[in-house]
Amino acid sequence: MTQPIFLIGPRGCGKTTVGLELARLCQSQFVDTDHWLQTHAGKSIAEIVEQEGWESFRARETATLEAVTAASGIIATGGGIILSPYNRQFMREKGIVIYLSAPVPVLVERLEASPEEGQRPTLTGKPIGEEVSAVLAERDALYREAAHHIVDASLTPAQVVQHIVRVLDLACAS
Ligand SMILES: Nc1ncnc2c1ncn2[C@@H]1O[C@H](COP(=O)(O)OP(=O)(O)OP(=O)(O)O)[C@@H](O)[C@H]1O
Ligand SMILES: O=C(O)C1=C[C@@H](O)[C@@H](O)[C@H](O)C1
Ligand SMILES: [Mg+2]
Repeated sequence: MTQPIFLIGPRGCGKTTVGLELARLCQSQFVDTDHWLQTHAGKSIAEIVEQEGWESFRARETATLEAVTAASGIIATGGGIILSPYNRQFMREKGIVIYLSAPVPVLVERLEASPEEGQRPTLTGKPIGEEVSAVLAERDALYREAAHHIVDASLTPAQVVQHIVRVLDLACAS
């Protein structure tokens, strides 16, 4: 692997889960922008948003993306990283961008089972089903614009990893 692989997609599509598994399989570095950002800020995303607002979180997110992007490795991003045109272009130029795409009911089921409110404060104030649907409708085109490849993320994590290995022709043990 000679370029970083950026995993993008909505909350619950499995960027962190699949990224960890892919990195383990390919013996690569793994970094998660949400986790890195929270560790370096010393507070959760919910606390950042409450104290500083979404704009400040988005600025921190771009700085994180720049800081974690190295010559190679797997980078799991936050669900809203594609909102910034700068971030979209940065990822496309620096590496390979994969959109983990899943339908709304799949995302809602996963997020209801594991809400992680500290990392996922509400984006709209709406109930989860309405929020996921509204946010995906707004962002799907941006995920597609940023992506070099789109992978079906409604499969099991192991299957999603295998699809990525095949699509990118990665030389990893299966
Ligand atoms: N392919 C999958 N099949 C079943 N469950 C999954 C799959 N991928 C992830 N999950 C589960 O869904 C939940 C959310 O996954 P994960 O945290 O990896 O999503 P994410 O895309 O990183 O979300 P965020 O944008 O909030 O960081 C977790 O509980 C995880 O175990
Ligand atoms: O979809 C989003 O806008 C977000 C997704 C999470 O990964 C976090 O990056 C944060 O909660 C924002
Ligand atoms: Mg994640």
